[in-house]
Amino acid sequence: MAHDTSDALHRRGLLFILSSPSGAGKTTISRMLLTADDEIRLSVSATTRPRRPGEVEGVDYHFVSDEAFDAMVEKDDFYEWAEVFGNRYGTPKGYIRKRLKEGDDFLFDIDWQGTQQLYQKDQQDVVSVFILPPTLDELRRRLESRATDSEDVIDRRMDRARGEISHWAEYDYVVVNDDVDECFVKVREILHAERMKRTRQTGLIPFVRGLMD
Ligand SMILES: Nc1nc2c(ncn2[C@@H]2O[C@H](COP(=O)(O)OP(=O)(O)O)[C@@H](O)[C@H]2O)c(=O)[nH]1
Ligand SMILES: Nc1ncnc2c1ncn2[C@@H]1O[C@H](COP(=O)(O)OP(=O)(O)O)[C@@H](O)[C@H]1O
Repeated sequence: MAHDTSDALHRRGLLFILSSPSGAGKTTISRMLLTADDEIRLSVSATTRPRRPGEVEGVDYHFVSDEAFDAMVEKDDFYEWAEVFGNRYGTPKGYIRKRLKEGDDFLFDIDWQGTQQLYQKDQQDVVSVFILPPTLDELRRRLESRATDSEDVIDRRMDRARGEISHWAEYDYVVVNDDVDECFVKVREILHAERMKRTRQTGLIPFVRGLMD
């Protein structure tokens, strides 16, 4: 892990949230970030939504039945959960808390409801980024080009887009995803800068003490 290398000080891990209206590109940006940066790992959510072609169990989501989701809620297995488009999505507690202390960062592809819940639980470690589409016409075009949803579902996602966009001001950062490579660079810069925040660098006090001795 890079935070163990000699030139990096120990730091707290981040809960790095990417949200956007459906189709604006958060899955694309998430995958680019996970490929480019080996200090961050995806928090894999559980969902009752059916698997899309190309999605892999345990990698993109844990695909579970309604009954299994109910059981997880009952056992208090979720950090947070929410209903989106008639399906339920939740962040399993799993090993996240422990790994954060050790300095691992987690990427969350969750909606505004989940973001609010994570802020309530762990304000100092959360960094949130909202991704906007350049226009609503382009948003529809992207949903259609993804070719994973019926026209009906796309209409419903477009109906919800305005509601989701209305939460933009609850986020720390807002990035417009016009050119995907430019958007990715901006998101990566946010992550890099947030890692350097003084309060997150728990190794600073012994380091500075050592400098002064
Ligand atoms: N609160 C919450 N939202 C989630 C979670 N996992 C996914 N979501 C959100 O659920 C919404 C629908 O996700 P999905 O069905 O994969 O469609 P997408 O919008 O095309 O990514 C998106 O806004 C996701 O960010 C989770 O664990 N908790
Ligand atoms: N900047 C962009 N320009 C053009 N197409 C894009 C851009 N970003 C993402 N896409 C495409 O738009 C579609 C929706 O993106 P996706 O990442 O699945 O969105 P989300 O996860 O927000 O629902 C995908 O087919 C993706 O390849």
